[in-house]
Amino acid sequence: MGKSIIDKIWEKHVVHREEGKPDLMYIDLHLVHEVTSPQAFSGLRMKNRKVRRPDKTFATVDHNIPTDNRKVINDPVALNQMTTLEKNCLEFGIPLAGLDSPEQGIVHVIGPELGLTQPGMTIVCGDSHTSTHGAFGSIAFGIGTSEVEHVMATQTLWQSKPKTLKLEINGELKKGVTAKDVILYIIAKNGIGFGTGHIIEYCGDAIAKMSMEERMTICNMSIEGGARAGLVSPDGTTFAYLQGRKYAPKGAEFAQAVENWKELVSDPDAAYDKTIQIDAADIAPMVSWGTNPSMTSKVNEQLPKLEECKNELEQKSLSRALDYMGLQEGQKIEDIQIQHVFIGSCTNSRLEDLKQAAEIIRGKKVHPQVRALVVPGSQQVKKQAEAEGLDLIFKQAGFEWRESGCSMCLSMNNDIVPSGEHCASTSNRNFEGRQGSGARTHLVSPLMAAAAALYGHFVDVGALLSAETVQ
Ligand SMILES: CC(C)[C@H](C(=O)O)[C@@H](O)C(=O)O
Ligand code: SF4
Repeated sequence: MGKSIIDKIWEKHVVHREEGKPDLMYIDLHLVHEVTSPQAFSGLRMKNRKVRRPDKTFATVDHNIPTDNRKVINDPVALNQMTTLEKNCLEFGIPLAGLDSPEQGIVHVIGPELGLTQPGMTIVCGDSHTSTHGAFGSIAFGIGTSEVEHVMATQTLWQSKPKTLKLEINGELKKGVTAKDVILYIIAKNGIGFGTGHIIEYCGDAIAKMSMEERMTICNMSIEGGARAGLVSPDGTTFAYLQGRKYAPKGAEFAQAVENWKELVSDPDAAYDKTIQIDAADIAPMVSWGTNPSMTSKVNEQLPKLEECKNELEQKSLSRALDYMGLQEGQKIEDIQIQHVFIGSCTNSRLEDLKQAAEIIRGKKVHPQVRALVVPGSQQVKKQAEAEGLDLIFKQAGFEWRESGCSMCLSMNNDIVPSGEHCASTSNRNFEGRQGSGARTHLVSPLMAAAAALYGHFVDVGALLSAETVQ
């Protein structure tokens, strides 16, 4: 029986294995941010321990920094966490992309961008969306604060090997359908628990055709389907993306690395614990209307009705979600009115995402009832976007153009959606209160968010783009 890429990477990283215990795994890259690291550093200090491999550790600030005026930080908690991270990195010798660094950004945007994230690695971070890095053919997952301390002290982690899930997507995506719609569709169809206990390998010709940015969007939300991690086998697209990046191997070393990375593919007869097949042609532009990412429908559909629920539990959860969201059963998705638009987060804040949104926005104006924000994922994304004039397109349309950070993805900073208001958001979580107490989040692609900003409600972006091509 052959091996999957997941088995291959896992086996290579087992340092110690004992019957009935989790494996002790070697960790190649440890990413750190301000929210989940303070206790870990305190733990080290108390036990008088060092960080074992500061050269395999990299830190940045992203969650609670302001994205409007970075010079003034009013929130004492944010200020404290940032200065604490700075002090800790200095004391323990860890490289830090701090607030004034041109490399600062959301941890899951800068890892790939700097070439820190590479195929075949084990990557961890005290953050659930570490799964993003799996797009490069690495096993990447979020860990808790006590595990952060363990990795800092030993560069290893105790982990039971998850099961494997092959998720194959073949066929052509329709116009207006993006990677975000693909992952929202997968979660809507299979539920928020379909990946529980598994690492997903995304494959098939629809994935092979995708850019690294698109693959990152898909892997990012693996966790929203319950999975431990998600990955894509590295290929020519991966190698081309990595070439020339700051921390990627250079020259002959790069060529040698590519030779090694090419071996990171699943054997044709590899066994998986579970398999799911998706036809790309079935996917449409998606909009979440509820309070978990599986409560999502195609833009041209209507919200479900209570009488259609399979059982009482489902009915209760639908009723509660509709109530929180202030929506009616059976209502048309296109009729949902939007007051806020957020283009950003580790799911969709890379240059390609901003370009897509800008194409829709160009020469148009944000609807008067809408407040719209673009928050680039990193300082590098911001700089590249500005070099291409994207900032002007957004600003002229009436968008706010911000500094990089997690921003409105979660209510840990100044960017909050007021209670009862609706936000079309390119982020990954729509739980109650995620964007602010009482805030109503709709998860969408950058294309859909851009269209919602212009119209004040959701529209079929596929039809919109087709109409624009015809003109
Ligand atoms: C703050 C952090 C621990 C959290 C996570 O782990 O995902 C955050 O990034 C999120 O998206 O909710
Ligand atoms: S952008 Fe959102 S999902 Fe991503 S790390 Fe930040 S808070 Fe978490």
